[in-house]
Amino acid sequence: MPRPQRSLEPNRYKFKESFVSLKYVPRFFREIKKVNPGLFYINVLCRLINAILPVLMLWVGKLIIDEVVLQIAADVKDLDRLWTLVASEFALAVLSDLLSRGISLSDALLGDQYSIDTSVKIIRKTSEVNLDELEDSEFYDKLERARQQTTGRVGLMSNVLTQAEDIIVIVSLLAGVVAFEPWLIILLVVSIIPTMINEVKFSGTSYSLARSWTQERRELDYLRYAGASDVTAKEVKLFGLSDYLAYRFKGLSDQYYHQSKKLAKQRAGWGSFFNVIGTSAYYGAYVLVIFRTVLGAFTLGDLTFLSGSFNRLRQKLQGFFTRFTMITETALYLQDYFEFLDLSYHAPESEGAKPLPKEIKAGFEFRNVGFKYPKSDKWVVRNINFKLRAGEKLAFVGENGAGKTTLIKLLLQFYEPTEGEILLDGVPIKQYNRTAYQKYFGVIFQDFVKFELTLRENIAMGEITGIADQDRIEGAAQKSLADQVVKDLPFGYDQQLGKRFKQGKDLSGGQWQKIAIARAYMKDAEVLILDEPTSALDARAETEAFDRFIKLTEGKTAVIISHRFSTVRIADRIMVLKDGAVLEIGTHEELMQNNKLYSELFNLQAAGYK
Ligand SMILES: Nc1ncnc2c1ncn2[C@@H]1O[C@H](COP(=O)(O)OP(=O)(O)OP(=O)(O)O)[C@@H](O)[C@H]1O
Repeated sequence: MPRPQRSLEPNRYKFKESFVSLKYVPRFFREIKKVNPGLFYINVLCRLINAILPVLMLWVGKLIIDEVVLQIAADVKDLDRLWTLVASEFALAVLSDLLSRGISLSDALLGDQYSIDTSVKIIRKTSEVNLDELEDSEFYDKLERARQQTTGRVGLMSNVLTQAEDIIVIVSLLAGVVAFEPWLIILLVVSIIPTMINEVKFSGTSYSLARSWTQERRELDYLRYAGASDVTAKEVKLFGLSDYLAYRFKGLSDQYYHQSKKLAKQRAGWGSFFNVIGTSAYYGAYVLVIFRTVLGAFTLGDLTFLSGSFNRLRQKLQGFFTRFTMITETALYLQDYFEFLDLSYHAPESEGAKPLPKEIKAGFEFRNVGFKYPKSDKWVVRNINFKLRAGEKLAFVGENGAGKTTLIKLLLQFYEPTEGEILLDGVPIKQYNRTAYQKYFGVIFQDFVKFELTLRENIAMGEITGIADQDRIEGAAQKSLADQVVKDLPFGYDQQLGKRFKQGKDLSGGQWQKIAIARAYMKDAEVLILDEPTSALDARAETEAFDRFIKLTEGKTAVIISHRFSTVRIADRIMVLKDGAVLEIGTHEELMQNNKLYSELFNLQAAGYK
């Protein structure tokens, strides 16, 4: 199938829109100040002092030259004043150097602290997001835009502060120039207008290009990961996929490169042209000042002061406009970041949210539940009616895609049913506070996360508040048989897992599963859900794990999903799903007598084991 064509021209962000994004700058500074107020004020103070140094240094330079000329002409040389002036210029130069270093240092430190702060905020915000939004590609684009440009945002701080500093420099230099020769201002304006036009012309284009490519950049990241990561390495090597993935990556990157190149060439071309105009204006001013000096209107010192000031002014003004474009462009990313933080994802908690029952009395009931995933027209499950009684162990079986995991997601309120309702002790579950409700459950998903952290952390993830409680962690490990894994590891519970980090140790699929099951035991949950938790265990370990599970969770409500019928049969009741509907429900014996899908599949598997 041909891949969809991408639009070649990004939407242009207009200069005016760039201005609008500046409204986030004050909030940005409030956040930076909050991160480290002392350092922030030191930075601002250093910049203020640094801003008046250029004009002072130029002025002292002028006085030195005038003094030298005076002393050349004098019969009796008195060099005291000259040395004082040279010493002052030296002191100013040292001060300027020290201040610049102080500014760079505090910029870097503040930047580091601020990027830690933003990363933490992004992680926290992501955790608030509902599962359906997490599975939405638009959400990922927003997240991507918020996450990227962290360094850009830090650069923004330095740029804005430098901008403020430069305004002071410009005003002070302007005052000096106007005092001598007001006409020079006209030439200055002429020299600076071309730069301004250039910046306005290209403002926002790089951002619009980057923005319109957010999704493709995610694709590029993914291709880079798929082509070069330990997780995919086995299959990439075995199937010889590396060339294909590199080809996909290169094809997409080349398109981006061509668009950026076009933009960069236009920018450079126009930039050079406008610069020539600006340089001509500067030399016009220079000629004017030389002319007036030769005629005796200005001293030699005035000449150096004026040409130095004029040159500095031009550089500073050019820098001002270029930086302004940079600021507005980065501020657009800032807008993405703040918009992401301001997203309100939590569905409003229902008013007067009912308190959860201390213990489950009747149990859960699915009443005529039907569900379609967001942005999909397909009914994944429909007309689902069943009860999960308090203290009961209920097993779900059914072919791949029958809807077993989806029912669990609905039970956990990750999604709301499209039709029908789910009740707990007769009350619709959406009337309970969702966060409190979800705390009721201990769940191990079939695609549970293998955190590349220590073994202790991996178990404690089931109830992270218990991370310091060694007895509890060991108890959970014993129950899930993970203690057998621990005893073979050199660092025991402190063993780093996974291959990514130093001294990390990767585990087999079954060993990881034992650790994941320990997570469920960490939490003294009212309801336990095991979604194919033993698929990687060997037959003996699986039987043992399930026998233990049934014994250790006596009186607790549990749902078990498994494709192994030897496991399923120990449940109190079994529900068979087919094509999103309940085909049969009952005890093992009842279903065997029923002579439908369950007995057929059970006999099929049993025959395989004979
Ligand atoms: N996030 C999703 N968005 C859209 N469709 C989904 C999503 N997750 C699952 N589906 C679809 O819902 C159907 C049921 O999936 P579900 O994961 O509930 O099946 P299952 O019975 O648990 O399968 P398995 O035994 O393979 O784990 C499948 O057709 C699947 O493609």
